[in-house]
Amino acid sequence: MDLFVINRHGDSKPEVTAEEETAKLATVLKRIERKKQQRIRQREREREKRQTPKKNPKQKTTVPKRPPKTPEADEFIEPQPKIKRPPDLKSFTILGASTAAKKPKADRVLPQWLANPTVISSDLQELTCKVSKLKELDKGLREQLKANGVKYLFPVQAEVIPWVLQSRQNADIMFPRDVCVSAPTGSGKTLAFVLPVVQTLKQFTVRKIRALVILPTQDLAEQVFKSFKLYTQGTRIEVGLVSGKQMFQAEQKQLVYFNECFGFVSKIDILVCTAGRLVNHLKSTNGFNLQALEFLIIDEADRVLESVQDDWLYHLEKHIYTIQNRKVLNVCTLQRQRAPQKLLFSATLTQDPEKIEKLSLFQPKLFTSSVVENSNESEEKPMILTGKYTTPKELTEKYIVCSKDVKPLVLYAFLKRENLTKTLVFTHSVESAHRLKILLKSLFKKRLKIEEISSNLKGKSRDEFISSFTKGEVDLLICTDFLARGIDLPGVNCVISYSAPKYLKTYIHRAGRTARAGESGLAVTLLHEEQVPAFKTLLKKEIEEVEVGVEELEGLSEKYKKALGKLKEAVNEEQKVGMESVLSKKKAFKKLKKKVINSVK
Ligand SMILES: Nc1ncnc2c1ncn2[C@@H]1O[C@H](COP(=O)(O)OP(=O)(O)OP(=O)(O)O)[C@@H](O)[C@H]1O
Repeated sequence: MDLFVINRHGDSKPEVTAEEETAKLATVLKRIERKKQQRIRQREREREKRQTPKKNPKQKTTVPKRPPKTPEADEFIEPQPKIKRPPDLKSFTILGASTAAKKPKADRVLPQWLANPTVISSDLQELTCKVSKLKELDKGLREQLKANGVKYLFPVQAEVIPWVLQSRQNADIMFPRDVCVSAPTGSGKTLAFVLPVVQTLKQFTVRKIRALVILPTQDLAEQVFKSFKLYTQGTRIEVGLVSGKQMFQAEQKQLVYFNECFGFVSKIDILVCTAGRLVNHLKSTNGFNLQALEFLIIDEADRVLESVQDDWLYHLEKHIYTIQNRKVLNVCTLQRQRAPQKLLFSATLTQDPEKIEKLSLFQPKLFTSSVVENSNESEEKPMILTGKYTTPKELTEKYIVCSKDVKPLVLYAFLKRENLTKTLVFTHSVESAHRLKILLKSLFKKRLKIEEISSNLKGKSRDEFISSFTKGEVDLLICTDFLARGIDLPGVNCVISYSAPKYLKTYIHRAGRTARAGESGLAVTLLHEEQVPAFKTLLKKEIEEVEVGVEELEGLSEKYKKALGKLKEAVNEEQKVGMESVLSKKKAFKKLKKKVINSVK
């Protein structure tokens, strides 16, 4: 019976006396007062800081040392009145008593599949897997690869393609395991899923959507769609794209048609889409059916999983697992219940089991190139731990420290000195990209062709700018982070982060637009003095600092002043034009309203 006794505070002796209660209350009040004083002092310090004039950045500043702890500072830390426990109750939790004892820190235990990955080499210089020797791939695909100039497979392809194909061999009896792949930017992840999917779907004769590929943006969806198109040439496999670039009705026509005999029939086998557009079709396209899905591929998986766009995962799951025929033990019913094999890809794949849990992966298999070896010498075999993300080996990383007011000038001086072309410059906002373009254009005059590209730009002009940048007709493309992920622009020489990246993932993806497919590339980040420590902590490694000296900037001050003047004029002009167009639209609307009212009368 003792086991079921709840020991309540107060049940057995030590009763809290009125004095103890008041003492406790006094401590709490003192603590609140102390916090208040701390906040006031902090605010005063910040105000003082703001009021003191800025020092020359070159001048060394001495950081004031923290004053040693005075008894005054400690005066509020009073010992709490402890409730005495009778010796026989020590092992019991007394409700209401202070639980001051610290809990021991729990070790992070990864699930088996995360702790035992297959390690992929990130070396793209010494390739060993010849396409002609990869017997798991069928002849048609091997020939297609050769025709596209691919002689050797990259490490991620050499590991993942045979594994996925093998996992499909007994797919009718055993569910194939799901796959997660984390490999650096530009290491060839796209072909690692395109080839096994195409080869597997070749065996099916009835047309149904059997592979669904989800991507975070329109441009990426189009890129992957083109890859599938290339490798399905000469087969009966049809690929579709729904990303919002086309009108909704046009997309619907591309997906299904109605047949008197069979009802709704799918027109495609593989569907490449963005999450938002997928949900629209799940809700509104008659006959859109994903119940024969064999593959669910999520590229840039961490980004797609972060996106809560229309709650895509909920709608997709609901659609896949809805059983129209409710007769249990019917073969059709059982078959419909089968989950598709999920393939997740990213250069920054989340290793947070909680996030991945959302996808209910089935016995997942992890392929990763970001590993750290446990250098504990006492252990016989070094343990391999999945580490943070890796950058391509061919990438050179540097940073420049400059003050805010001369940042565009420093960028100009650096670009001029290094004679850089085919360079991407990342800014944090559309306005910032626009202003930087105007400034650089008036600084460089006609020596460099500079364009800006942002999500504000509509599809066609965006494609045009991207294509002329790829051809080398545009030297400098100023952009926002919408271009940071996944886009494959061949031959980018340099990536400049004009605005410092806030997150490591942002940095990795921006920098990953260069040094792709084994080519070399340079990533430069412009930082203000106070951003340097945080940036170094973010990268967790030392990178080289490049100097742009004062003497380089001095001769440019007049030019810079003129460029700033031109920028002001241009911005004012744009604002005027914008206002005028808003006013004229308002006028037109008023006129229309009057007309409608009159016609009703
Ligand atoms: N085996 C190969 N041999 C030569 N080039 C290849 C090979 N595989 C892929 N490539 C090329 O490498 C480039 C990068 O490939 P891909 O876009 O698949 O990289 P990724 O790993 O998906 O990059 P990101 O993480 O940035 O999306 C592409 O231009 C592609 O054509």
